[in-house]
Amino acid sequence: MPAAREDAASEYPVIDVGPLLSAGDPNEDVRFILARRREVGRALLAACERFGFFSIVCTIQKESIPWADVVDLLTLNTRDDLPDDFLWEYARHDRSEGCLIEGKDLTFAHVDAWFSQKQADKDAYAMTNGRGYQRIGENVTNGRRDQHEAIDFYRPCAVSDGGLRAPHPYIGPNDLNERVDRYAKGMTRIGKYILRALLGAIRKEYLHYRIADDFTEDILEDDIAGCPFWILRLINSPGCDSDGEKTSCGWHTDYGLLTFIHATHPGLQIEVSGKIIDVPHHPEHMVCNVGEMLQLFTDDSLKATRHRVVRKPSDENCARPRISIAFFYEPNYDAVISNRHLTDQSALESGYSSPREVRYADFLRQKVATNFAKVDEDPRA
Ligand SMILES: O=C(O)CCC(=O)C(=O)O
Ligand SMILES: [Fe+2]
Repeated sequence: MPAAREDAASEYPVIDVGPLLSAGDPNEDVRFILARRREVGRALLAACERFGFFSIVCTIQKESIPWADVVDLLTLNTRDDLPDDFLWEYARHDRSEGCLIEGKDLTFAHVDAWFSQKQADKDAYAMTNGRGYQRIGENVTNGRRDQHEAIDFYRPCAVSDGGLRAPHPYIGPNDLNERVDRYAKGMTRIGKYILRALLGAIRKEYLHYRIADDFTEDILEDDIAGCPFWILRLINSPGCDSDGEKTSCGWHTDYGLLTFIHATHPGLQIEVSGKIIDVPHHPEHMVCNVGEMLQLFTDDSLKATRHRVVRKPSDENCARPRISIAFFYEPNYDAVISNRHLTDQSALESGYSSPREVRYADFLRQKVATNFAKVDEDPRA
C-alpha cells in the first residue's frame, strides 16, 4: 500500500464550504472571493478522488454557522443567482437572541418524536412504491436485514409514468412533510453549489482528460440536474449493548450525485483502498459523499465509496438511538447519465474505459426493488 494511503484516517477531509455559500465581504476585491471559491473546489475534488467522502462546515466571517440555520436561510432566500449574500448578512446579525427563523426547520427532535410513536401508529404509514415507513429489518442490504427503521420521502411530483415519482407518503397529522420540503429546498441549493465548485475544479485541473465542449459549471443545470430528484430518508438506528456491534445499514454505495448526512451519533464507516475508516463524528458537521451517478458522469474519477453504519459498544452513548437525516441529491428523474462529458483519455486508449449510460429513473427503480428484496425470515416475526 502506498505510504500516502497509510494515514488516510487522520487525513479524512473536513472542508469549509462557507465561501461557496456566501459572496463574502462586499468591500473585498472580487478576485479574492473567486480565488477562495476555487480553493474550496480543489479541496472538494481532492476529497472526492481520494475518499469519495468528506465533512462540510460553513464558516462566514470567522463564525461557524450551524447547518440548521444555513439550510433555513437558503430556504428563505428566493434568489436563484450566485453569489448569495444572505449568510453574510446573517453572520453580521446579533444572534444572541437565537435563530432568526420561525422554527420551521427539520431537527433531530422532530424525527425522534415521529419514531417515538406506538408501533401500530407508525405501521399505518407503511411503505408503498418505495416511499413511507419501514420497520426495523425491512430494509435489506446484501441479503441481510438492516437494524434500523426509516421513512423515505421523495421529491413531490405528479405520477406520470407509473414509476417511483409520487407525492409524499401520508405520514400522519403533523408538519413533518412541510419541514422535509423546506429542508430539501435548502439542501438542494447546497448540493448545487458544491457540484458547481467540483465541476469548475475538474475543468481547471483535468488536463489529461478529454473534456466535452459543453462541460461547463452550467452543464448540470438543465437536462442532467436542472430539476433534481431527491430522496430524504429519516433513519432511527437502535443503540447497542456491551454484547457487540449492531449493523444499522450494511455495506453499499449511494445511487445519485451527492448524499448529505446529518446524524446524532457516530457509526458511519467507509472503505478506502481496502482500509475501513471510522468517519469522525461531530454534531455540527454534515457528511457528504459521492453517488454512483456522479462517479459515472466523471468516468470514475470521483468515487462512490462503499460505506455502512454500525453501532459499536466502544462509541460514546452507544446505547442511545442514532437519528440520521440523509438527503440524496439526485439527477433529474428522467436524466440519461453518461460518461461522455469527461473521459479519461489514457483509460480509453488502453481499453479500461468505454461509453456507458443509464437512465436514472430505471437505475433507481432497480435499486429500490433490491433494497426491499425478500429474505427468508419474516421481518415482523
Ligand atoms: O444513517 C446514515 O448515517 C447513513 C445511511 C446511509 O448510508 C444510506 O441511507 O444510504
Ligand atoms: Fe448510504
